[in-house]
Amino acid sequence: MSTTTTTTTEESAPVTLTLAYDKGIHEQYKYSEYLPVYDNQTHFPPLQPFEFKDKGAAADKAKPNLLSKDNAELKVSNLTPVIGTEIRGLQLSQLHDVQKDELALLIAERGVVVFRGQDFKDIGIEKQKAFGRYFGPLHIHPVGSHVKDHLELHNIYLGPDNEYRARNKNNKLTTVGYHSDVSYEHQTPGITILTLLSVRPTGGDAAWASQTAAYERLSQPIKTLLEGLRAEHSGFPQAEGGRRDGKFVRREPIKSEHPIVRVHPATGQKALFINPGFTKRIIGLRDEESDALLKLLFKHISLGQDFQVRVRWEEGTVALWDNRVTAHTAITDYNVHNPQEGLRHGFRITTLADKPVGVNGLESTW
Ligand SMILES: O=C(O)CCC(=O)C(=O)O
Ligand SMILES: [Fe+2]
Repeated sequence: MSTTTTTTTEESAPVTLTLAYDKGIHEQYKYSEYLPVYDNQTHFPPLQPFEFKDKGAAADKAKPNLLSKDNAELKVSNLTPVIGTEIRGLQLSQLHDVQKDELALLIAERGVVVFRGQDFKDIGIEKQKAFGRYFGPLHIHPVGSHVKDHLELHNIYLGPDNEYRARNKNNKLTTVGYHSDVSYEHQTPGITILTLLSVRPTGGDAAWASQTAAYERLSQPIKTLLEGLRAEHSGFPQAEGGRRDGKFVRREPIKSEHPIVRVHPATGQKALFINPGFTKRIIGLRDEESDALLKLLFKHISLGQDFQVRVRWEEGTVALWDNRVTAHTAITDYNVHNPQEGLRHGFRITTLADKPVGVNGLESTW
C-alpha cells in the first residue's frame, strides 16, 4: 500500500511525496522519519563540475589522532589481510577534522572501514549530512527513494511495500551484484557512508571487493593494456528501470568514459575502475573484444573471495567505503516479503569526489 502526502520546502511549492511503505507495518518504528518516500516532482539539472581536494591526501599515514594510543577503548582489527578494517571504541560523531582526514586515508587504504557501536543514527539528520559533507558534496540519487525532505539520504530498504529493487533481480540466479555507486557520474563518489537503523537477526550482509588487489593480481601485459583504455559507465539502464517501475527520474541519465585503471589521489595506488553494475563497454575495442574482456574482469572481481570481505551488520554499525578502490554488493539472502522476520532499513550518504584520473594522466571524457 502506498499513500501520498505533501510537504513544503523553502525554495519550492508543495511537492507530492509517495510513501513507499505500509504505515501499518512500521507505526511503532523508532526511525519512522527515515522511512522511504519518493519526491515525485523535484527535477534536478545536470551536476556541475567542482574542485575536489581529497581529505586523506595530507593526512598522517600513521594516523596518530584517529588511532590514538591514549584511547584505551579503541579496538582496531583487520577483517582480512587485503580489505576491511573494524573499529570499536570510537564514535564517528565525535571525530574532529584531523581525525576525519586520517579516516579518509584509512578508508582509501583499507577499502572499507566498519564502525561498531555507533550513536551516529541518533545524532539527527543535519549532523549526519554535515559529517558526510566534510568529505565531499553530497550526491542526490537520480531514481532512488530517500528520507522525507532530505534527498541526500538515499534509502536502503527492501520490503513488501518497496519491492521494485528486488524485482529487478527476480530472474537472476543470485542477488549478488558488485558495483561502485553511481559510477556513471562524471565526478564519481569517493566515500559512501551506510548506516543501518534496523538490522535483522541474520541475513542482509554486505560484501566488498578490493579493486586495488583485483588490479594487482593481473598479469603485466593485461595491466599495460587496461592502463591505456577507458570504459563507458551508463546511468541509462537504472533510469529506464526506474521509469518502467513507475518511478520519477529526478535527474536525466548520463554516461561517462572513465579510465579502466584509476589512480587514487591520496594513496597513489592503482585500482580497477570498472564494475558489473554500470560499466557497459570498453572504448575503442570491437564489440566481441570488449565483451570478452569485461566478462573476464567482472568474473575476476565477483569471484575473488581472497580479496573480498563480507560484513555482518550489528545494531549501531556504520560502514564507510571508498568507491574509487572497491566494488560492493548487498546480499539479499532473506525473504523481503516477510518483515516479521526482521526489518533491514538504513540510509546511505554518498560523497562525490574527483574526476577519475588514470595512469600517465589519462582522463575521463564524456
Ligand atoms: O544494502 C546494502 O548492503 C548495500 C546497498 C548498496 O549498494 C549501497 O548502499 O550502495
Ligand atoms: Fe551501492
